[in-house]
Amino acid sequence: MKFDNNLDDLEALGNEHIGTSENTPMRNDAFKLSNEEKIDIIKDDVRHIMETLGLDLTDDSLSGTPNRVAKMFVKEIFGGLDPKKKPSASTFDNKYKYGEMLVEKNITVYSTCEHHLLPIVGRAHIAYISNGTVVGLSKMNRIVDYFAKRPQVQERLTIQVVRELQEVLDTKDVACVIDAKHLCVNSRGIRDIESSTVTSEFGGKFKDMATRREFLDYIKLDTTF
Ligand SMILES: Nc1nc2c(ncn2[C@@H]2O[C@H](COP(=O)(O)OP(=O)(O)OP(=O)(O)O)[C@@H](O)[C@H]2O)c(=O)[nH]1
Ligand SMILES: [Zn+2]
Repeated sequence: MKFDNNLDDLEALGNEHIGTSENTPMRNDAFKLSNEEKIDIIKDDVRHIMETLGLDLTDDSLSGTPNRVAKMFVKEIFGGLDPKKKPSASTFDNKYKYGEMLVEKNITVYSTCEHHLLPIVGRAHIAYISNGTVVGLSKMNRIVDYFAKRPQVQERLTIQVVRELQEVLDTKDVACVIDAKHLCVNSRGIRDIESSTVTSEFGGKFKDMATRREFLDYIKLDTTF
């Protein structure tokens, strides 16, 4: 795909459409406004978009949409931008000395493509090898959900999940594979309903082919979602 080599394009997307950092690009003043203030402003923006499209917002089916969308953006689908929502991951000592790989597979992913603000729907699979600490199983699903609830590219989502678990578990031996459909590819644009995107991040021992193979054998990528 060709890009005009123009600064605006590069800043907006990063080279090759991949975010330029593993951190979500945030403004310095991102948390100056309260959630309620953000909802109030976004509500007017959504109303403006709808009116510009020619919709009559006095219709009782449409009149609540600006507020509904604003609440959904701030509290639900982009709620993971707020670091206060980061799940606290309960960890335990690995008293039972379980030394093999633990895999949490088929974690449902609902995210939003940051280029089109359309849904990304799929599955994440996570594995780690304990270094003396274990994490509550549900916390892995919660960590995926927290980072998914942001405007995302799938590559960054995959990396953010691995980095967070590496920190929580105090080990590099963490891996994540995500297989997801992007509605911006499936329902518009090229409109390829069948294609999905697989991304992976393999840390520490998962860089070893045998360890990686064991993980991939456990998850046997299931493409039915
Ligand atoms: N690398 C990456 N690209 C993504 C992701 N989600 C969406 N995209 C792509 O971002 C690109 C945006 O490209 P543009 O050419 O600026 O947008 P567009 O004109 O709407 O492109 P088309 O989708 O091809 O119609 C598209 O190729 C999307 O498929 C993602 O998670 N990772
Ligand atoms: Zn998109």
